[in-house]
Amino acid sequence: MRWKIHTKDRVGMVLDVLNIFNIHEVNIQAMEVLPKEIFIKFDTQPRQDKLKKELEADRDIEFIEEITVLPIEKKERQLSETIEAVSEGIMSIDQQGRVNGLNQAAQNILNLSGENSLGKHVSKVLNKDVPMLRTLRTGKGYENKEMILNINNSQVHYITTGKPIKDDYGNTMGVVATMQDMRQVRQLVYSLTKPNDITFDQIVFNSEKMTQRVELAKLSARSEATVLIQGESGTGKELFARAIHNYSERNKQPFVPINCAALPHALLESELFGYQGGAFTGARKEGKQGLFEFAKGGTVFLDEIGDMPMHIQVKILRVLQEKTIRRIGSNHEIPIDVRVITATNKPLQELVNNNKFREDLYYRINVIPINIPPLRERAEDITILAEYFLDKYQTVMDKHVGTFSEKARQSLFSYYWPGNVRELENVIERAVILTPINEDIDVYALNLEQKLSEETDDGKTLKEKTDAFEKKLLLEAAKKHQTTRKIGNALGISHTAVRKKLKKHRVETIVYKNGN
Ligand SMILES: Nc1ncnc2c1ncn2[C@@H]1O[C@H](COP(=O)(O)OP(=O)(O)OP(=O)(O)O)[C@@H](O)[C@H]1O
Repeated sequence: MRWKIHTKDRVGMVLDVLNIFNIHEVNIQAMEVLPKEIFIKFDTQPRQDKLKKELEADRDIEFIEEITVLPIEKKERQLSETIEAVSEGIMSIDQQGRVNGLNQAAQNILNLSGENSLGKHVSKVLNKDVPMLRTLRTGKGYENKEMILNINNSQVHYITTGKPIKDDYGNTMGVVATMQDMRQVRQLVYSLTKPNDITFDQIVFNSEKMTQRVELAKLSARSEATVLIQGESGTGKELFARAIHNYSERNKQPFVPINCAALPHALLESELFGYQGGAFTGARKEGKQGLFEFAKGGTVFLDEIGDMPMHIQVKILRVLQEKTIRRIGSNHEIPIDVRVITATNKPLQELVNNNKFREDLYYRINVIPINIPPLRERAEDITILAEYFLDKYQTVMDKHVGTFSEKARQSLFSYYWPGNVRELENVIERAVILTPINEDIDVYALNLEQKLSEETDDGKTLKEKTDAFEKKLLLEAAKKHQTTRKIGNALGISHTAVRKKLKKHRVETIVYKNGN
């Protein structure tokens, strides 16, 4: 039973009310006092009317009202509902280290039930090394600590921040900690840093060669087989890998790319497989989850796999064969559920022949090979890609330019494109910047002839370099001379040889447009 007693505001009022309750031997459960209002929660009485009458007989008591909750109870309920509504886990302990609060999110993150935890010492519920206990001793809070604990036979991984609860004298009366599941944190970081909505619609092409590759990639997305995407730098390997992931049944789970060439070997290993606490000097005490574990249910994209050191190749083979990993420094096998897509711009078969890449791994990753041809071998894609990027950068820059001038189009065709689609994209982006509003893109804005003479692509074979040089000479001669015969004379070859070479480099239009 709860009453709100409206009184006059005088000294000793509360004592008088308590005396009357005392005379009637009523057990008071809770009491709150505000100016002119006393709120009392007490055990229900058989002779309540008598008690009420006696209180009302006091001339300083104005009237008594029955209520359903005390103001403090209302606040408490609002607070606990708020605590239950937030997505972060919240746990609190009292001065003795006993758990006195644990919301549903914390129970989920920690794999615990409130019933089995409340009232117990936190060292028994979690671990004796939890930072909450340090805060209880020192009165100092902590921020964003990564924790990996074994609770009820399963591993929990979360980030936690804790603060001491202090009384008016600065004594620590307890600690409250918030926690976030590590997987959610990573997914958040991941979704913020990399949009993962690449679909096959964003792969632009016109050529038969690319049509075949895209069809094969779509088929591969429907299976779980390992895909090996090979192609020169900038041909769109990562684009393909992302599109395959998004077309597959794993598309609601993470796509985790890792560039095997960009990380130092020691770091690559721990990034991929994680490590057990104390595995090496500098390792975090709690250990660390690797990307294979993090990608659970999703796809790991091993880019530049040709640069992967041999000792890690062995471990990747195990992942593919046994679908388990071992963290560095641990003997414990952790089952993993990921699909692996790999890519390289190195000739893997050659690396195998030279004992630089494991043969068994090569066959294991090469279940579905997708070879993306360089842009110069699919000239039919140049126009559609150039127009696609032209649209893209006009939108990005909010600037309207016209179309490509005829000469600009020709130079797009005749260029060698050592940097493939990435280079084409950069060239068009720069051209949109350089071209005045509403004017057509001219050959000067593309600046490709200049690029051709500056090109020092050392990764190219002799044949590729010779071809590029031949094409350059051919184009220079074609600019000066209008007929295949005159070009032939200038270059010291027959006019039929000129025709063949123009065809080979797909630049016939330059000469034939002039009426030859
Ligand atoms: N067919 C295509 N359609 C649209 N954009 C493309 C296409 N191919 C490549 N691109 C774009 O070109 C750029 C390079 O592509 P991507 O990074 O996928 O190439 P890569 O082969 O993985 O390169 P690297 O080997 O250097 O990592 C990206 O901006 C990508 O969006």
